[in-house]
Amino acid sequence: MANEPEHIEGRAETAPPQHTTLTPGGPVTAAGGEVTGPPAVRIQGLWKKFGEQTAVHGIDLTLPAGRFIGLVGPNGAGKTTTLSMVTGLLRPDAGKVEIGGYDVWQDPVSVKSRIGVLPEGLRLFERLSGRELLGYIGRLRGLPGEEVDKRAGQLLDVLGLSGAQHKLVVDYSTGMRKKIGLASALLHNPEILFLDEPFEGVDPVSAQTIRGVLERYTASGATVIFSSHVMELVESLCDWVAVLAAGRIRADGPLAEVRGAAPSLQDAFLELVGAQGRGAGADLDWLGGGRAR
Ligand SMILES: Nc1ncnc2c1ncn2[C@@H]1O[C@H](COP(=O)(O)OP(=O)(O)OP(=O)(O)O)[C@@H](O)[C@H]1O
Repeated sequence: MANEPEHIEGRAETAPPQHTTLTPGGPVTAAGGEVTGPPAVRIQGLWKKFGEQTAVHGIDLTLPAGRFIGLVGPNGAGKTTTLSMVTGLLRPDAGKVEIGGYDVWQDPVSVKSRIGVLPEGLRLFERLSGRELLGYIGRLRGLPGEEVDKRAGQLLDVLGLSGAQHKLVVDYSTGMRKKIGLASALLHNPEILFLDEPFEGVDPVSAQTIRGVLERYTASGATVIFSSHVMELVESLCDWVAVLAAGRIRADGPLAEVRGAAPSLQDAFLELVGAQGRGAGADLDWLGGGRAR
């Protein structure tokens, strides 16, 4: 078990990190294409309790820059709680998170200008149209109006939302909300994109579109960190994986390393979270609507 949490100190004066080599628009890429500089995310001793329940148990985790990273775990594993703390949406009980070398709680402006976030339960400005939402968010991010309009138009087009751009967000479907949320998170061209279950409620055609956008984004050296339960998806998209169960990291590293000798990530995952051999429904001897009652 990890050590007991030490309490977070009060917010210190903003100080530039000592070792950052990230540049606006993405991490530094060396001649060989290798991404240099600080990791995308460094988490040390992260804890979160809700009442008596510990949701996140002293996590230590380093996620490299320039990768497509999957954070996987069963329901209630602590993925959303972890992502919320990492992106500055939820204050941890203890621990430290750095993004690109900047402390999330001591230097939130530097961090937030470098990241894009698609949070769980996406709260959007419902009474704006999709187009207005992007216009508003782009200007909040400090982009010039013309640039915002150009990028908004392109994102709406690529994500298949052009036809619904003047519709109020409150009238968007679940999948359309994910897509407009993704467009909002990408608009300022962040270095690191955090996505909580980006493919949940998204149809296969839209999922393919989102994949294409994310693959293009990471090809430039940017980092995607997303949570998912869908192992096939993680296996086909990610080159780095972290497995979380009961608030603890069970494995992390390059996909091939985490998968090990298992035939698939799904098998490796079931073994890591201790779910193998659990008889699905073995105790439900009453269940079987097709049989005589
Ligand atoms: N605001 C809250 N108040 C109380 N308990 C919470 C709160 N948020 C999360 N929890 C608890 O913390 C644990 C981790 O939840 P979390 O939402 O982080 O898991 P998750 O891995 O994202 O799950 P899922 O895959 O089902 O979305 C769960 O047991 C959950 O009930």
